Amino acid sequence: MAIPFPHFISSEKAAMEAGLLVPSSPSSSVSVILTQDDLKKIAAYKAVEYVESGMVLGLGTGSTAKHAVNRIGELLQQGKLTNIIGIPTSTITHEQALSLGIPLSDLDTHPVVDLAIDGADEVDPYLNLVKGRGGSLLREKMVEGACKKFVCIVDESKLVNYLGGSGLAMPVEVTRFCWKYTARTLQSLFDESGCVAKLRTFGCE
Ligand SMILES: O=C[C@H](O)[C@H](O)[C@H](O)COP(=O)(O)O
Repeated sequence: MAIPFPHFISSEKAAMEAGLLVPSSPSSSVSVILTQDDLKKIAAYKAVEYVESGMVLGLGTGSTAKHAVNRIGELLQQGKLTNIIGIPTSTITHEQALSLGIPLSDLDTHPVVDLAIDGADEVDPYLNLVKGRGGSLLREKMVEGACKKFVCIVDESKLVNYLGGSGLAMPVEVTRFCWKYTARTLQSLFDESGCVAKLRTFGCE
């Protein structure tokens, strides 16, 4: 089940927690322009508040999840979190987590994931998601499908009236075996709407 988080982006407190704003004296007025990446960072830091010591964590992939993984690493280094085990959803997140000293495992060893944190590409009004446009769809589905709780971090640019509403590519992960056949088959399902199946040749795995 997904629950939308209350809108907190205008909160000065959240910006301070993410290190984007320094406390000012009560008499001075605060004026700060936050970039989209700053907003992602604030949202990611908020998501990490759900993390508790001893948890097995699904570590997401993408420009938003990256901030959450950094924050988890930071809290571990500060000793504010202990005994965390991360299960990365891509090789790039694996590398990032390793560099931060986050102990890692996999679903074979830890089949139950307490909490997963990740971003999304689209969110409809019913909180259905498109994920995987960054190229790590299969691992995300496996890790996030195994979690007890999933915190999905999105900014307003991801909100759509219906899935596909962004008009951007709909990610479908296929096996290498006869991928051209699969591409043709997929495209034939949506020929009338003019969809074209294209092989993605870059991104996370
Ligand atoms: O495969 C990539 C993942 O599904 C990402 O979580 C998704 O693409 C969102 O990425 P970003 O936070 O960079 O917008």
